[in-house]
Amino acid sequence: MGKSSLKETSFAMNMNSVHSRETVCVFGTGDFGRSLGNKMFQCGYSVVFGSRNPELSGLHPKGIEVLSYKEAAQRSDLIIIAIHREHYNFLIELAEELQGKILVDISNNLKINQYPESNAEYLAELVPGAKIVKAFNTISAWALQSGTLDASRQAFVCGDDKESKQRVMDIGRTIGLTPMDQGSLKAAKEIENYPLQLFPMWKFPLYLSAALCVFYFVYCLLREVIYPYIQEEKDNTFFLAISIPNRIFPGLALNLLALVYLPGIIAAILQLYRGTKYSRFPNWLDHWMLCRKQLGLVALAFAFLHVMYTLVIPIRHYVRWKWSSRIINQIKTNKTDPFNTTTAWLSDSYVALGILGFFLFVLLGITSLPSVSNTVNWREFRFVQSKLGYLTLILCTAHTLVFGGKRFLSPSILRWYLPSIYVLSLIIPCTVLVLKFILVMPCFDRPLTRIRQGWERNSKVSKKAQLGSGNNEV
Ligand SMILES: Cc1cc2nc3c(=O)[nH]c(=O)nc-3n(C[C@H](O)[C@H](O)[C@H](O)COP(=O)(O)OP(=O)(O)OC[C@H]3O[C@@H](n4cnc5c(N)ncnc54)[C@H](O)[C@@H]3O)c2cc1C
Ligand SMILES: NC(=O)C1=CN([C@@H]2O[C@H](COP(=O)(O)OP(=O)(O)OC[C@H]3O[C@@H](n4cnc5c(N)ncnc54)[C@H](OP(=O)(O)O)[C@@H]3O)[C@@H](O)[C@H]2O)C=CC1
Ligand code: HEM
Ligand SMILES: [Fe+3]
Repeated sequence: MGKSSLKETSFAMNMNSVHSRETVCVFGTGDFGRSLGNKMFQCGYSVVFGSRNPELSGLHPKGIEVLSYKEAAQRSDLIIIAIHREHYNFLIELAEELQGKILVDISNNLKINQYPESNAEYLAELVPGAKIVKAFNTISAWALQSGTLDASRQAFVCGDDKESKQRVMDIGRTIGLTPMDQGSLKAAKEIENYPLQLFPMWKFPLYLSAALCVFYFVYCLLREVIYPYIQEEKDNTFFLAISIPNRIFPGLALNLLALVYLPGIIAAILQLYRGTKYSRFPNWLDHWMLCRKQLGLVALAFAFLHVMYTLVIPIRHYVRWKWSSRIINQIKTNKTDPFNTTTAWLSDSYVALGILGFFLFVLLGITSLPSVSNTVNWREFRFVQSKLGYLTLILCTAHTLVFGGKRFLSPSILRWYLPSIYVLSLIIPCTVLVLKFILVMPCFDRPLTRIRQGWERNSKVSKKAQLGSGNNEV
């Protein structure tokens, strides 16, 4: 056996021997108590269960004892309470045995904010002499048992006593979790609400996309199907299959991409206006900032759909029929359309811009994968996400502008005074790019950079510093 692996085994033996000396007590032989207790046992801890009916509970590996709650409490100074909050009352009678011990509250509730205080704070009231740590409630018993911890490896931990928190985090690490210290016991409420939320950061992006989809669909239906049906007695209902989706998806991709960068602009304008970076953003802006990643990923998904719908354009019956009837027409009228280099240039460049924009878009998506974003430092991440992100927005906006070309301005594209949908798709991206262009001007960029480095227009500190340095710029 090689030298290094010899070292590894002795380290593991060491670790296990350290843990095998440490006894952990688990109250409750239910789903979670058993899965967590067995997992700790496998990782070298000696585990003792407390139960209402020690003699009845089977299903434990050899070497694990099941005692009454009172006896089990005396066997360890760290007790994991794998019991529903509704059944905590009996712990009051054990206050003496639990005095000074670490009690780990792992409970969840059925509803968000079900009780006025968190279960952990409730436990601290019931057993005031114990040190309470909140942990492991975001882990599922099944995942612990089956070892499929991938989704929920993160274990949020909080508590008022540092040392107790550390010991609980060590247990978390040993059983393969990634403990994240969330601070004092005050954080317990948020930690308990966490497993009850459903994709909290995805709500806004998904609701917004759904609303935009409906708007785009109705708008295109009006312009592309109903208008020709009424005005020209044409039946374009087949547009519903590809043409209309290939107006909706690119339009959403472009709009959502622009909405990823708009909050950063609003943040910058707010910081300039307030002359400080230290005042909190309004909640709606904070929440918008925090779900930009999800917005960006939804935008990328729509861009993918657009690219796929675009790839099938040449094989569509309608397109092939259009092309062939145009050729037949030219033969009949004995007139061929002269090759137009400008048109060739325009059509190739808008497609090329789309490809380049899409390439960077995918790059943004790749860098947001945790396994990738963990390998780059903050500056590199910002460079890709912010700098390349803006370049993506510029390319995709240019792609759409060139695609639209001169048709923009001609009144002929209006149908019931409604312009083509791509004109609407350009409003937010162009606004964002114009505002960004203004903000990068030195007259704005310089003060903004100073503000972001901590300078404040009305702070006494910076005034004193200025007076000290004789600089009277206020
Ligand atoms: C496909 C795709 C994937 C994406 N993945 C991610 C991702 O994984 N992670 C991610 O964060 N974004 C992601 N995004 C969103 C976007 O790329 C980043 O948020 C990017 O950093 C935004 O850059 P910005 O210049 O608009 O703003 P930022 O550079 O973020 O902010 C501009 C300025 O605003 C201020 N500011 C920013 N946030 C705050 C705040 N919360 N409180 C106070 N001040 C603040 C700072 O002073 C900052 O300098 C993704 C976008 C796409 C399209
Ligand atoms: N199941 C899971 O995946 C997860 C559960 N949790 C939390 O872990 C805790 C335990 O959950 P779980 O194991 O699923 O629940 P179970 O109902 O399966 O087990 C709870 C255990 O509590 C003990 N208990 C003590 N007093 C009572 C009482 N008066 N009535 C009923 N049971 C009592 C019982 O053990 P005994 O009979 O030995 O006394 C019982 O087996 C809960 O707070 C839950 O929110 C957190 C994350 C995930
Ligand atoms: C491989 C990349 C891409 C290719 C080949 C491509 C190609 C095309 C083509 C051929 C059209 C015209 C479709 C038609 O005639 O109906 C088009 C339109 C459009 N594209 Fe792309 N595109 C790409 C990427 C993107 C991306 C990444 C975005 C935005 C984020 C985008 C946004 C748009 C928009 C808004 C339109 C106008 C749709 C309309 O309203 O008609 N494209 N693209
Ligand atoms: Fe249960």
